[in-house]
Formats: sequence, C-alpha cells, structure tokens
Amino acid sequence: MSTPLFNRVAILGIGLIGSSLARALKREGVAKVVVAGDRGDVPARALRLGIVDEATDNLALAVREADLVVLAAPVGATGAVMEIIAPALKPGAIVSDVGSVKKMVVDMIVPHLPAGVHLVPGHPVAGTEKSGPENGFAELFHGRWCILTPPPNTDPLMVEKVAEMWRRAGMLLQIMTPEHHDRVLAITSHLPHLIAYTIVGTAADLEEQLSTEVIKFSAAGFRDFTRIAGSDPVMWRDIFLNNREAVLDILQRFTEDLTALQRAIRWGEGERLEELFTKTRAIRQAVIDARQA
Ligand SMILES: NC(=O)C1=CN([C@@H]2O[C@H](COP(=O)(O)OP(=O)(O)OC[C@H]3O[C@@H](n4cnc5c(N)ncnc54)[C@H](O)[C@@H]3O)[C@@H](O)[C@H]2O)C=CC1
Ligand SMILES: O=C(O)C(=O)Cc1ccc(O)cc1
Repeated sequence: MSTPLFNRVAILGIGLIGSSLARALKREGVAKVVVAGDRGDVPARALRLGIVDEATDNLALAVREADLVVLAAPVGATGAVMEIIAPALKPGAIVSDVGSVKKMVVDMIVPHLPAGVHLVPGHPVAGTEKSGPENGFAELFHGRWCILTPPPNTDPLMVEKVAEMWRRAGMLLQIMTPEHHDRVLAITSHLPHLIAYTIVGTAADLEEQLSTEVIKFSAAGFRDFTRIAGSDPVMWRDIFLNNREAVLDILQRFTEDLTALQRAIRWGEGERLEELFTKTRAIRQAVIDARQA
C-alpha cells in the first residue's frame, strides 16, 4: 500500500460514485480517514456496509478538518451543499466533485468558495445505471478516463494531488476546460441517455397489447436502451437542466441527421443507409479497440 495522500477525505453524497470512491480510497490507502456526508438513512447504510470510517447527515460536521471534500450528490444540489459547508471548510482544503456537468457546477461552487480553499473539479467518466452505496465497487474506475477542469490559476500542486488520487483508483487523467468537457459529454453521454429515455418512453406509450410485446420480445435492440433508460431520474434531470446549451445544440444536429435518414428510407436510398451503417460499424470497432488497448 502506498503512502496516504490525505489525512481526511469527506465525500458528500455516498451513492454509486461516492461509495465507489470511498472503497477505492480505503483499499489503496489514499486517505487515512474517509467520512461520508449524506441525508436520511444513507449515512447509516454506508456505515453498515463498512466502506467509510465515519458518516453523518450533518454536512458541515463532515467537512470539518477534511483536507479534501468531494461533492458526489446530483449536480443540482451543488449550490445548496456549498452554502452549508462553506463556513466549515478548513483553510487550504481542496474542494472537488464528480459531477457529469462541469461549467454550471463550477458556477455554483465559486460564489461560496472561501479564500484559501482550492477548487479542482472532476468527472470520473465511469458508471452504471444503478445508484446508492450498495451498488458501488472499487474497480468501477479501472482503465477509465477522469477529466479535471481546474480554473486557470489553480495551484498545480492541488491539481496533481486530485489527479494522483484518481490514478491510484485506476483512472487515466485528462485536463480540459469546463466548456469543452460539456460539449464532449453532450454527444458521448448525455444525448445517448436522452435517446434511450425517449425510445423507452415511446414504447411505454404504445397501446397495451403492443407495449406488452415490446417487453416480451425486447432482445432485439430495445433491451440495451432499457439499461440506460433505467438510470437515476434525479441525476439525469439535473444533467439535462445544467448542460442545456450543449445538449440542445447536439440535439439539433441529431434531429437533422434523423430527418435525413427518414428521407433515405422513404425514397428507398439503400446505398445511403448502407454507407452510414458501414461507417458506424467501424466506429463500434474503434470503441472496442480503445477499451482493450
Ligand atoms: N451514476 C453514474 O454512472 C455517474 C454519476 N456521476 C455523477 O456523480 C454524482 C452522483 O451520482 P450517483 O453516485 O450515481 O448518484 P446516487 O443517487 O447513487 O448518489 C447520490 C447521493 O447523493 C445524496 N444526496 C442527494 N442530495 C443530497 C443533498 N442535498 N445533501 C446530501 N446528500 C445528497 C443521495 O442521498 C445519494 O446517496 C452525480 O453528480 C452524477 O452526475 C459521474 C459519473 C458516473
Ligand atoms: O452506464 C452507463 O452506460 C453510463 O453511461 C454511466 C455514466 C453515467 C454518467 C456519467 O457521467 C458517466 C458514466
């Protein structure tokens, strides 16, 4: 086990991602003490799972004396959480997060950030459709990318500490601006989720007989969409509301491409369909190759 990077790490929101991080931090000896802050019965559940050293529903108490605070609740809660914890943050502490959206999250954190507290926003691009501390696992991050979006004059030593934490959890690191992150994720993650939510919603609205058969014969393509459309409703509501511009932009492009396909089918332009499907098959192969590399 390597030397600890932090004495005390507070994870606020000990769900799928927060609990996976807690497990990785303990397993790799990255933090001496991991504290969970959450609400309702979640702190008790995290303690029962044995994945954190301390847990509380008092977020200000959770961050007291923490060297690193990781916000891991749905992104819409960021402002409210910062308001509660700001007065309790230790001078010199680092505030980071795991949110799937970066520009709005930074905008929600900055007004509350006390002088002398560092901000290193992050997004581990790894997850599942499940939620809650029971579904987390330390290996979630292995071989996946983590994107950091530090503001321009952030102390490089603080960025490196957060980067090293994710490296020890098994991740590959990339730094970019929040705006660029949000554009990239709009196409690679947010639009696919929107499409899955739509197609499953459309199927659900079919008349009863047909919608029963959709479930019965779901092996043919539909099943893969239902996994994604089974993702957490609150988390994804917050992602779409907080990456509005980039998602609407890419949705516009998508709608145009869909209309072009509609025309090709209507006018029997088989070669056009085949050309597109050949291109997308190559992309599928490239995605698999990149994962195995
Ligand atoms: N699920 C995924 O695959 C991924 C999610 N993310 C991001 O990670 C964050 C957390 O997502 P998950 O772990 O999947 O969600 P989750 O639903 O499993 O966990 C969220 C936790 O936050 C707590 N919470 C909600 N509001 C709170 C508040 N006001 N104060 C304190 N605790 C609060 C909930 O009780 C819950 O335990 C989100 O921002 C999401 O965008 C990032 C990468 C992947
Ligand atoms: O389960 C899947 O397919 C995902 O796409 C998980 C996921 C959800 C949100 C993120 O910000 C990153 C990864």
